[in-house]
Amino acid sequence: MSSSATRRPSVLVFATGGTIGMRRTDSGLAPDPEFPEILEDLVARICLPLGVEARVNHLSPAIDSANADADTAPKIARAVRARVRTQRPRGVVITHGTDTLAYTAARLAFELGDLGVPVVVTGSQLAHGEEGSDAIGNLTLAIRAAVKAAPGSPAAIAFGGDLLPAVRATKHDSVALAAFRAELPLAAGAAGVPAPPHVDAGSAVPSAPSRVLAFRFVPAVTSDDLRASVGGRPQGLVLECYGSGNGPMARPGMLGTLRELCAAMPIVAVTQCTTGGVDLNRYAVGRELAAAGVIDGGDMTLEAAAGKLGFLLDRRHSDAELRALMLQNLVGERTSTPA
Ligand SMILES: NC(=O)C[C@H](N)C(=O)O
Repeated sequence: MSSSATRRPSVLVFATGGTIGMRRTDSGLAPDPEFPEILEDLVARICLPLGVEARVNHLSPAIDSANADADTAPKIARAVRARVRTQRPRGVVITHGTDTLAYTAARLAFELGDLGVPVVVTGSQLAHGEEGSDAIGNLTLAIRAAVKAAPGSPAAIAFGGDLLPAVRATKHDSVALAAFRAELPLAAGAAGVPAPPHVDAGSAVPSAPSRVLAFRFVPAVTSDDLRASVGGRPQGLVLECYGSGNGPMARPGMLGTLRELCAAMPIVAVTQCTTGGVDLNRYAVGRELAAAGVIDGGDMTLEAAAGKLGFLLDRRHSDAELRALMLQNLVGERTSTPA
């Protein structure tokens, strides 16, 4: 019998930082240098009654997730994929700070959508050593979910007693232990993550990951503000629109600025509302946005739209492919819009 047939199932826990691994210092909460041993011990105790083995790996250095950048989620995805290839775990748990957890989890849902191993992201509101900490409860929920989920299950967030679809979740409470919420369930009929496009071996490989920014319409906004928001030359923009996809299109220069920006980068509209979504066909101002080239983000969260756009940009899909894929439901992140 091969050794893999006799080996006990295992879970890979990949720690990236966040409050879960911090402790109080004179300068505030900061990464606890003893956390690697503490986590090893915690994970072993959670895994023992489940009959699974554990492997704990760490992102170096551990970060406060407020310091996550455009490469944080892709880097986690690369590290997890490499370890899954060699360790062949039954499930993967990623511990992460809560500040940008929903962004990373949404991006990972696309990056690791074809992994074939369940991925569950967790963290905590209180540090592991604090009284009443949610660290052990969240970690336990995440490990159980990762080893019990079916192999092709969509990426999830385990937090505050709930398991949430990663592409639908947002952090909605900065204090409560139930910090995350998913307003909508996974959209049915997900097509799956498409194969990466063929890219000519000779063509230049971008040296840095794509940066996707967000711009939120508020009543005082001018077209100059919108233009200034892309002054740092991001590769994509998510436009946080009013209601069902409206913006101040009567503002001097707004239509022209949007046209110009849409010619330079993909711009995706999402709603500022907590739930519902964008329908650029509904209002005249929405149609003007669409005519300028803005892509209808449907009912995607900001986090899912940004993660999906960054993922597709980094894979270097053509403009037309990217637009079509943004309108499609790949991993349950949106209700599809006919192109
Ligand atoms: N609760 C937390 O994890 C917040 C922390 N600032 C982080 O995101 O890393």
